[in-house]
Amino acid sequence: MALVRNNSSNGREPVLSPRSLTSPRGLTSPRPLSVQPAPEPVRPLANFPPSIWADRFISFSLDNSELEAYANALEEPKEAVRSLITDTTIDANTKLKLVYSVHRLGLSYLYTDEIDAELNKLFEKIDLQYYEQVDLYTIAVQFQVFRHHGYKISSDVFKKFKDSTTGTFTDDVTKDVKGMLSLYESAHLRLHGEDILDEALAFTEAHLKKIVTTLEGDLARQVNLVLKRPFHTGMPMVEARLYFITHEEDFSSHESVVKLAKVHFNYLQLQQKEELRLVSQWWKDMQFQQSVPYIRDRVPEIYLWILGLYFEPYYSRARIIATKITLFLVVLDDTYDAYATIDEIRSITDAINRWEISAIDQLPEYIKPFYRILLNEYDDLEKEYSKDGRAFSVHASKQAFQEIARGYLEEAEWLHNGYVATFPEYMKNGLITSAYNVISKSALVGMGAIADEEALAWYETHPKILKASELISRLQDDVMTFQFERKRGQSATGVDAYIKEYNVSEEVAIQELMKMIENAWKDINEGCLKPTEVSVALLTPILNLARMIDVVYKFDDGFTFPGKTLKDYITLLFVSPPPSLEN
Ligand SMILES: CC(C)=CCC/C(C)=C/CC/C(C)=C/COP(=O)(O)OP(=O)(O)O
Ligand SMILES: [Mg+2]
Ligand SMILES: [Mg+2]
Ligand SMILES: [Mg+2]
Repeated sequence: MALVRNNSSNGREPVLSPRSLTSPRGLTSPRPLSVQPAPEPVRPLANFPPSIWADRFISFSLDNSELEAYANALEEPKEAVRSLITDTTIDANTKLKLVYSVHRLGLSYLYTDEIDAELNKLFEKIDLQYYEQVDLYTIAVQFQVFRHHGYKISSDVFKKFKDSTTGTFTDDVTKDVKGMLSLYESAHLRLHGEDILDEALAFTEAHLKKIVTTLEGDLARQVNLVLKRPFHTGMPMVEARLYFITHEEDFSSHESVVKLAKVHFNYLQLQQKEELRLVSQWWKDMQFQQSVPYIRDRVPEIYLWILGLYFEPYYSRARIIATKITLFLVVLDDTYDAYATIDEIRSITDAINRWEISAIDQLPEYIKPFYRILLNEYDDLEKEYSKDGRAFSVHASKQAFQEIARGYLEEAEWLHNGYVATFPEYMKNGLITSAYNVISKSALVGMGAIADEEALAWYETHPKILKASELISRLQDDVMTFQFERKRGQSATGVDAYIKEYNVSEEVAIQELMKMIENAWKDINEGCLKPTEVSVALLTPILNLARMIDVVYKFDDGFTFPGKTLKDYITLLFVSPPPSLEN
């Protein structure tokens, strides 16, 4: 770790240090020899690992006729699947399994109304007696279908699998691997007070772990995958690809579903590779690598993050906008945490609050290009969206960006003063620095008509589901990044604030924060139940933001060190060929 710091304080004091160690490359302007260069301050450098992708995605070249051919090829199977979903001759169980597979394959957005109409009918007719007669797998799949689509089916459907004398799940359950697997998936949809699902989660997880090495074939693959990450906390695009590969038996009898899924994957991959090319080219053209070489260079990773929010083809523009703004956040966060001095941080925050190009003069040289690009991008967005009366969404994103800069400054001031915040104080600021308010508002900009002023007003009420997603982001990040950050002298993390507030060990603090995360997931699950406060299209990105935190931070700091999960996901989605249409 190249932490260059002053013993007497927290590394923000301007003291002399060798220029070669600390100055941003290529940014010193030539000076006359007679003038002494200003002493270079101590900087809390992090030596982040470089990008693992370099320019790899820039060379992609989209063949529009190929994209069009896939779009045309989608039509026939799409209509065939619609007919299946609405077919009145299909029995309820088969229908629900079909809807389950369609959802897991990432196709339900094509049939929102039809699926809702079908589920409405089936949910009205739900007969708890029926669940007394059927097996665990069938019940768990039906439970998931209803909950995935916001129907509050009771978790009592699982009661019969518990032994009334011991109060635990029966031995029979442990013999039914498929049933256990589905119960494990179901348990992640739990709400507050659903003790049976809390128990089911612990029980199935322990048993699945015990037997996984004894399994073979698809079942072994399914259990291995679910133990790593259940569908509900995964990235929808990736989960769809994995489901297609490992759960063929669920949907292979419906030829149209297989065909639709294949064409859909091919179509989406082309579109997404083009989007990734576009943002990669933009990043290169803006020369961030030259002006701010100390930051984490993570364009494909951030694009993946945003793709995690929504993958529907019609959100293409929205993804590009949200990716650029999130990349700005990476620049800002790393500048504040791993480069700037406290005086520079104050001046950058002030300039971002002023938001006018004349403020550029007060900034250190290295951040001037960023500031100019930031203002230009937002200006362009404002012009673009003023035309159809949507500039309000650009303004909201900008305000949230200013707010996070102030939040980052607050952390830096704490650090500068050697102050560890109280836990409530930390969390108040931490929900802001979770970045999920800025990202979710920026995600609205390109979403079109559904993200109207009413939707934004709902966001402005800081609804429970958004708070929960922010909390998950803030605390899961803290749990996985605090050690690396501490080594660089940063102490503004939830872990440190919790330890100080409650005088507990690090281990206990982490356990408690993980409990808070678990509870926040229950808030999210409740917020997705009907009647929802806003449309599902507006809620889903918030749910998906929480999911992306699990993807990136479940096992380690997958963003700073993106060589594991994120590399695998990027490879799967943008490098490996999608399923072939031939067989
Ligand atoms: C906080 C969080 C998980 C945000 C997710 C949203 C996001 C992609 C924000 C951009 C900045 C970023 C990658 C922060 C995470 O790193 P970090 O650990 O350096 O963030 P920190 O300085 O806020 O702890
Ligand atoms: Mg940081
Ligand atoms: Mg930070
Ligand atoms: Mg962190």
